[in-house]
Amino acid sequence: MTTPALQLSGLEYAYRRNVALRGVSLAVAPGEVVAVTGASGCGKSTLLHCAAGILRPDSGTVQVAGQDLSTLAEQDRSALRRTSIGIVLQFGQLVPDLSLADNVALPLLLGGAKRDAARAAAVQWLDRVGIADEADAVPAQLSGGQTQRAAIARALITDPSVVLADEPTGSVDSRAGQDLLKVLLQSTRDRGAALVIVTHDNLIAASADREIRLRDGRIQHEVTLR
Ligand SMILES: Nc1ncnc2c1ncn2[C@@H]1O[C@H](COP(=O)(O)OP(=O)(O)OP(=O)(O)O)[C@@H](O)[C@H]1O
Repeated sequence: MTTPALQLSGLEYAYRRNVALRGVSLAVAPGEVVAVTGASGCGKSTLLHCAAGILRPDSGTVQVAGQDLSTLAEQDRSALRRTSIGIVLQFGQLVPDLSLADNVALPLLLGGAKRDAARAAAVQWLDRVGIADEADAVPAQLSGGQTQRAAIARALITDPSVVLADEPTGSVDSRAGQDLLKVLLQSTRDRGAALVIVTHDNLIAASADREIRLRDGRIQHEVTLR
């Protein structure tokens, strides 16, 4: 079997006494799309944040391309997160004072790329997600759908092997949501990246290869869709 792009093993996490994850294991293959669903509060975002290395699990491990995040030194962990994991959150979380091109270029600049090269790559990505004309606009001048397209471009610009999306279409109407989903699926599938999408939306879940349903911090069931 090929090494999973992302492997979560026995993840447990509690916010003080509020237990959010009670032993979740999941392996996602390169190129696979997994939807994580379940009722509000079941632990979906916590799972995603542990996978992204934003939260450190109380126990269990997160492996990205075979590397265990917890055993890496801080600097190596940051580098692995920056280069191998792309994150898209519900409201894009763009930097308000920066243009779209600068927002999208940011992961490359943080990795030490030259400004001109990073900006050129950012403009290419903005074109790929259909908003090249907005390269010099700041986020407040854009619609929710455009902001999310930029967030997708920013997540993918480093060519990550794992893309994690938390309700990426949750802030836009259903038509814009479908368009965004297409952009996200296409840009991850094209590159063979693994995609994990947290969603409440059945249509989005139905576009995945597999659906993992959480309940009370555990996997309640799992359905292979294609
Ligand atoms: N920062 C926090 N402090 C304390 N408890 C938290 C915090 N974040 C989440 N929780 C709790 O952890 C549990 C899991 O929350 P989580 O946000 O992971 O669920 P979710 O399935 O993503 O919910 P939603 O669909 O509403 O976003 C819930 O009981 C929630 O109240």
